[in-house]
Amino acid sequence: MPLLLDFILDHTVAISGAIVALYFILCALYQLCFSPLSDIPGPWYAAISDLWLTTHVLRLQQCRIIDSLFAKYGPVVRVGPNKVVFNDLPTTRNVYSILKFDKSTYYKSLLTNDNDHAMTTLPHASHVFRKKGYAPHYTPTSLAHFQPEIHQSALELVNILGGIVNGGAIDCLSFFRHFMADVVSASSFGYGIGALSRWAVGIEDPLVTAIGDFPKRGILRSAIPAWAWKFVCSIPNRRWRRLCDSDKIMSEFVNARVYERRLQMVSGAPEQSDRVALVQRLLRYYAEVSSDTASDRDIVSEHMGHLVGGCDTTSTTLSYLCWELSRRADVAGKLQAELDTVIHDCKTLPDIAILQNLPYLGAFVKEGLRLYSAAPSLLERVVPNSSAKTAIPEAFDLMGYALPPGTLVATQAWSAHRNPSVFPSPESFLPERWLETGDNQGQLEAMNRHMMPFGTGSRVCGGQNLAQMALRIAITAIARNFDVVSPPETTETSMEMRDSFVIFPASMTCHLIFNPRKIR
Ligand code: HEM
Repeated sequence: MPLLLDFILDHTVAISGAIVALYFILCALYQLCFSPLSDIPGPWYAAISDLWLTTHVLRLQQCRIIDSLFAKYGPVVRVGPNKVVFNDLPTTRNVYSILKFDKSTYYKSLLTNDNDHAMTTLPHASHVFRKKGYAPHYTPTSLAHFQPEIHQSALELVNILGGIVNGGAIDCLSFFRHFMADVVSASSFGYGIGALSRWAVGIEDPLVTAIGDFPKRGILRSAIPAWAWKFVCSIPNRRWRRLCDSDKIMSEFVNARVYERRLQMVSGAPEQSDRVALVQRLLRYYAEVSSDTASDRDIVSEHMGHLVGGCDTTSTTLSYLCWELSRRADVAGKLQAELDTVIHDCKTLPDIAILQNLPYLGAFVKEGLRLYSAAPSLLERVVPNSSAKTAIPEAFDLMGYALPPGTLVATQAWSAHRNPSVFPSPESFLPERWLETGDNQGQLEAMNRHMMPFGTGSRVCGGQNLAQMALRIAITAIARNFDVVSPPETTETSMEMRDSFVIFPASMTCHLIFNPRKIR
């Protein structure tokens, strides 16, 4: 006995190491051979640990790697000990639209003001309450009242681009983010914030910087332990502090707008009955359902969610669309020819009803949303516990595999939009694929069924009508008035997509030159 004790004491490190190694081997064996998910195809190293997928998340290449797994293993792949991804239309409908699984905790990295908003509310039931508050604002009829402000901002784009001397290149990502900050703020608070005008004279807009910084802050925040966050934020570097404070900068801005509108309401200032800004709608909604002023916090977070969800997504899409105009003279020519038939003077933009009926403009924007979906990543959901109410059995049958409650399941637009049997030459930008030819009805229906740039089902993008409107109006204003050219620094390599829930170019910039067209 003393001998055994001596041996243990002499080899403590080695024995501890062996125990830890044995533990990991047993865990790996369990995941590979005995877990309820062990029959699902996929790389063995993904099945035993989340580490492998995390490395691809960090390399900002998750969408591509998941897509390559579908090509290798088929439409259902196990990508983690507890995570299964699928690429199948009926299953997508089942999970997101029919059974409406709750979101996973991944979304908590997008909390604003340390509080939930519609996008981060995980359970389906509480989400319904939030959605009821904001959804009426984004109907086409309600948004039509904000068209004058969107036109004004689009014409400002034209003015600013027209005033750039010597054909200098601008960074479209930043330029369009400022445009979208004006658009979203007009619809949210009733007026634009002059972000584009400030951009034009080189003044940094702290709100727009904060909107751009917020997703990066979210990633950092989820990677750094809560106790260390305060310390990390106190690093004395101005730019760094701005990034850490992006949540605070946005919340102070929105708080002031909410306070301002509340004052107007209590002072009895007359309200317009048809042109209702989102802030007014939310104040009314929360006042009806709760007398608690704590609901102001929910209103502020909701607005912040829309600024974050709406600005970068739409500006990235606009940037990629302009890049396509710069390298595809054939596409630019067709679009300009169509726009020239409805725009006769560079200072007036047609009503959205006219733009919605232009086939080539529609095809161009749709192809952009397909190939350059701004949020094409896995939309994670959780298999719920069985319940008589949701009629979900003990295990969820995913294409023949029984998944226990708690399993994470997800699909991604990246793959749905690149299915070669639905979208021939999926990596090519071909607006023509969306044009009606008289005998392609079946093909168009199949393509439409596979499109999910705005997500799908009960958690589909709340602002998709606003995004569609802003995209059409901005592209019309630009393509009608400018020929877009790429400077040498903007290349296939610099524009290669990277993803971290949303996409962005590898160089994090999109420099383009806008040369005025020789028409009035
Ligand atoms: C091209 C532009 C846009 C794209 C590609 C896009 C994409 C998406 C996607 C994929 C989702 C679903 C996320 C999920 O299921 O987990 C989503 C949700 C959402 N988006 Fe967008 N979005 C865009 C523009 C906008 C705009 C302009 C706004 C508002 C100003 C907005 C507000 C929202 C909101 C509030 C949600 C959460 C919906 C809910 O759960 O109720 N988005 N978006």
